[in-house]
Amino acid sequence: MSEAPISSAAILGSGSFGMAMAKLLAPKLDPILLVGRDDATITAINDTRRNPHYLNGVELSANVRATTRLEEALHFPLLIFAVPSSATREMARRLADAGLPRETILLSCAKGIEKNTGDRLSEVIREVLPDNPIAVLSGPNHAEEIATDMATCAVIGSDDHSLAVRLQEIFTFPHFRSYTSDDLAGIEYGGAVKNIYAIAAGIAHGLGLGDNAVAALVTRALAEMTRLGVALGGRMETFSGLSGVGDLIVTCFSQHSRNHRVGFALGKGQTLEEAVSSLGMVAEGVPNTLSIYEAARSADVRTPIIDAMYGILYAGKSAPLAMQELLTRDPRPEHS
Ligand SMILES: NC(=O)C1=CN([C@@H]2O[C@H](COP(=O)(O)OP(=O)(O)OC[C@H]3O[C@@H](n4cnc5c(N)ncnc54)[C@H](O)[C@@H]3O)[C@@H](O)[C@H]2O)C=CC1
Ligand SMILES: O=C(CO)COP(=O)(O)O
Repeated sequence: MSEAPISSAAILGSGSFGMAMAKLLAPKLDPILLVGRDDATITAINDTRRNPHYLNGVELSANVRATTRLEEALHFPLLIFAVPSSATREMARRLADAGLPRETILLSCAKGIEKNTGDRLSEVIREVLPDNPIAVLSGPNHAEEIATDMATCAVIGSDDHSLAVRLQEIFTFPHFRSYTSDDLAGIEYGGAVKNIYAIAAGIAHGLGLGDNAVAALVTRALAEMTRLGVALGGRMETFSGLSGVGDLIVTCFSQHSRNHRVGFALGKGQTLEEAVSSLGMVAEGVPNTLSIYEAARSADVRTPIIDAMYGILYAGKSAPLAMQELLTRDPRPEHS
């Protein structure tokens, strides 16, 4: 792999996280290309430096240019995937068809696993673009806070340590600290599974269950996430890191979490369709509940919280009943 300095980047996806990445990286990378799919939005970003639909209060600097033409991204050394998980394979295929150079670095930031295959997103990208260097970025990273220069940390995972270190150098700012890891499975499963627990916490808040109940739920969610994630190939310590408990905490308690907002609306009695359509943004926990429920069954792992969420989202179970059933399961030791 070429060790040339990474001085510019293209960001695929001009929604909340794409905007946040453009804002974060603009002081260090020049130029930055923001690739979206809606002509009117792209024109508005170039004319006003703002996205009328996502993080509208955030002004991008002059070195960020937006386009709908994915081919323009082929000339950049680093491509940052900031589209929903459901769009990752399509995006990788379009890049492959367009002749993406094999040395282009691909950084996956979406949090989910692929719906029909159960594959992690770095695996999806690797399958379509087998020769490109690949890394993932995850952690407690709400776009709204990153885009307004509020402090946080992230973990950058890659099988190639030198690539992780090169990306760490880029993702280092006074308000943004990054760590490296080689546990892609742990990072990606943590990022996907926490979305489901954020919906669960939102439901608990919406039902008015109280702070004790939500803390208990999130604690048991961490145990479940670790048990499942290890069975699927992640390392235990990763789930107590930024992409595990770090992201779990922020999405279960932050006002910014879209998954939490969907759960809160469900707890208040809205249907899933109402909750998702009033959100108007991606809530990965909705498709993730289906795909991770299936992955847990294939791996034969006990996942009572994910099962409860599957019941609410996909099997017509009422939220109060599912929460009651969680509490009244057979007694067991805390650690087993
Ligand atoms: N918003 C956040 O705070 C964070 C989001 N993420 C992850 O980043 C990913 C993207 O999330 P957001 O930007 O927040 O979502 P969003 O709903 O704000 O924006 C999604 C963007 O992707 C575009 N898009 C959707 N389907 C597409 C397709 N098939 N092809 C091309 N573009 C498509 C949409 O037009 C929109 O611009 C998700 O996996 C999310 O979990 C990760 C960290 C934080
Ligand atoms: O992953 C996130 C923050 O780290 C974003 O979570 P939501 O998709 O629930 O908003």
